[in-house]
Amino acid sequence: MVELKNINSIYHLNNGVKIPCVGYGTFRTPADVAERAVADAIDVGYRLIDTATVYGNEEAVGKGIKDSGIDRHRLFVTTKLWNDHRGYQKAKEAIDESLQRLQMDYFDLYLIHWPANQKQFGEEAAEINAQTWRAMEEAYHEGKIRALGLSNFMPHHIVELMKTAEVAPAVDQIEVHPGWPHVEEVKYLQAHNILVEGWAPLGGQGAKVMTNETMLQLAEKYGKTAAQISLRWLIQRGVLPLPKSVHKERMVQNTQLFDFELSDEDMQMIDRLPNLGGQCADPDDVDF
Ligand SMILES: NC(=O)C1=CN([C@@H]2O[C@H](COP(=O)(O)OP(=O)(O)OC[C@H]3O[C@@H](n4cnc5c(N)ncnc54)[C@H](OP(=O)(O)O)[C@@H]3O)[C@@H](O)[C@H]2O)C=CC1
Ligand SMILES: O=C1CO[C@H](CO)[C@@H](O)[C@@H]1O
Repeated sequence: MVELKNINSIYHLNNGVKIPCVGYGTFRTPADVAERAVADAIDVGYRLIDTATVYGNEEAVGKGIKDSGIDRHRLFVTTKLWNDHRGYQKAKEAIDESLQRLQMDYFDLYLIHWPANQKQFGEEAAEINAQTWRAMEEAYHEGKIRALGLSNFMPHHIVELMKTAEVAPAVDQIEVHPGWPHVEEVKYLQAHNILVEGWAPLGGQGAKVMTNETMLQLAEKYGKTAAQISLRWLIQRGVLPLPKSVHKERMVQNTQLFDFELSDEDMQMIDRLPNLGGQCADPDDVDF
């Protein structure tokens, strides 16, 4: 068990690359806000920044990183390949285009945002994911990406990918928050030495996590906010949370997670919460 003291305590990915244990999310942060928000996030201490091509803010995120004045090598930057760039050739283009938009010459982590699925692609789904991965492996060997990963891949997608992959995925970013624990998937990923990143760790925009009665009671008990209880629950499960906020005081609040510990009983009480706004029921059923 790694001892975590603050948001920049590190995990080692399965290829040895170091990653901070809490990151900063940028979904729904519009481009005209993202530059300032990312600079603020870095100012309050975040070093892991999570964006994606589909968020439409890569360029602004890149500018915010430059504005922060922090050396690029002290940051951990993640972006993701969107669904319209699956396949070998398009994936190669997507990587270079994202590098340009973010104004950098490498990513610390690059993810396939969603698996090509059977519903949309039938028999070809696995081959499409394999070809996308092959392009990412080339970029990895060329030094454009320090670690390769997945997002919204369930164990069966990973089993399929591993039939052809030469580089094992280091990360899988999936939805994890109270009321959406993804128990079996987290167990599988951790058993296979794939770090789990939790998206929507506060339940996402407008979710019920932060107003849930049990969460509020626990907040009161520990002298914390429901947001902090939620993030701490992920951390104690070995899941790396990626909270998003455009408000500096909330950015700070979402880092103050290391001066308390949830008891086993309270962890289990959160484990048992009913669905509090889970968004991704089945990645094989989405058609975007
Ligand atoms: N791989 C994938 O498919 C996905 C990845 N992600 C990644 O995960 C990140 C986090 O997920 P996201 O959907 O943004 O949701 P989060 O669970 O991080 O919740 C964000 C919402 O909570 C609010 N908030 C943040 N901090 C607090 C606080 N301390 N108290 C009260 N409210 C708070 C924010 O509002 P405000 O900004 O106004 O403070 C925003 O409305 C994303 O930003 C993205 O990087 C997200 C979805 C899917
Ligand atoms: O990261 C995410 C948020 O935005 C996307 C679409 O708008 C989602 O599909 C995705 O999971």
